[in-house]
Amino acid sequence: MPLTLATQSPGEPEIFASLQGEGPSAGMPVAFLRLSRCNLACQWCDTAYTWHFAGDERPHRSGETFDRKTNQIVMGEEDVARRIAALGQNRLVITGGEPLLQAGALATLLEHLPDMAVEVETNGTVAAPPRLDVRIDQYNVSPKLAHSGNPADLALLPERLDAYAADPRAWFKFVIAAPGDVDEVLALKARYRFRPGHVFLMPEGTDSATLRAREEWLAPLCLEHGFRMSDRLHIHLYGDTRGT
Ligand SMILES: C[S@@+](CC[C@H](N)C(=O)[O-])C[C@H]1O[C@@H](n2cnc3c(N)ncnc32)[C@H](O)[C@@H]1O
Ligand SMILES: Nc1nc2[nH]cc(C(=O)O)c2c(=O)[nH]1
Ligand code: SF4
Ligand SMILES: [Mg+2]
Repeated sequence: MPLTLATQSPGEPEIFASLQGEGPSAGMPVAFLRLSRCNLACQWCDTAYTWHFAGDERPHRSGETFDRKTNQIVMGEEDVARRIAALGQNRLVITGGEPLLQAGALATLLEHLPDMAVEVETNGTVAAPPRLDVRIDQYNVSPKLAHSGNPADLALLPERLDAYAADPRAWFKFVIAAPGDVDEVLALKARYRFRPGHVFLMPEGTDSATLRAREEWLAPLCLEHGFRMSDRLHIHLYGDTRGT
């Protein structure tokens, strides 16, 4: 079963080397693999081109729709593995879209890869089957709050969040756009047994000025409530650009 990937330009799969810009391994040099498709529809999603295709009725704030043909590419697992290996990194971040929607093909891909540490960026609504899960070193789980525009019954699945909270490989990364969003995280913290030190708050934003302005009020809230803060290093370095 092949993989469906996002594209950095027409015909060019989104497989690239960069610094991990977010979360617990921010600053690490890594290989990135970005897959196509998502089961949610965040109105501020910075990679809507992976899932918001023409004819797709799910709402997106930008109103922009992307072409299904030029914005995704189908490749065999061995070809994808060769491209990743050619980047010469010892750590892989698998993201999307929602990468765990292609769990079967991802498990096959990892069988073809050299020994690499593997991180998965996920919205926390999908479980990795055991064949894939055994190969994952780190889950960066980003459950979606009300301001994402997703219905809570689709975005926050108690059984999944309980399982990720219990997993020492999982870190939580909540996107925050306004100070009131932190109240929602506090309610989730009271409901789920997140591990101490495993919860990050990260400002919503796709430009440096927005991130900086939001970090001014986010930093004191992190101090007050004992959350870690994540910046978005890649935005400061490269802007909101595909393949970075
Ligand atoms: C594009 S998502 C892909 C992985 C998965 N679908 C998820 O949401 O975690 C990668 C990360 O970017 C975050 N993200 C997406 N758009 C953002 C934005 N406008 N500002 C800040 N973070 C954003 C997500 O919350 C997630 O942590
Ligand atoms: N440099 C860089 N770091 C990232 N960390 C998580 C990303 C993602 O889109 O999942 C991301 C990304 O797109 N670029
Ligand atoms: S879950 Fe992730 S990829 Fe899907 S719409 Fe939200 S931010 Fe984008
Ligand atoms: Mg990103």
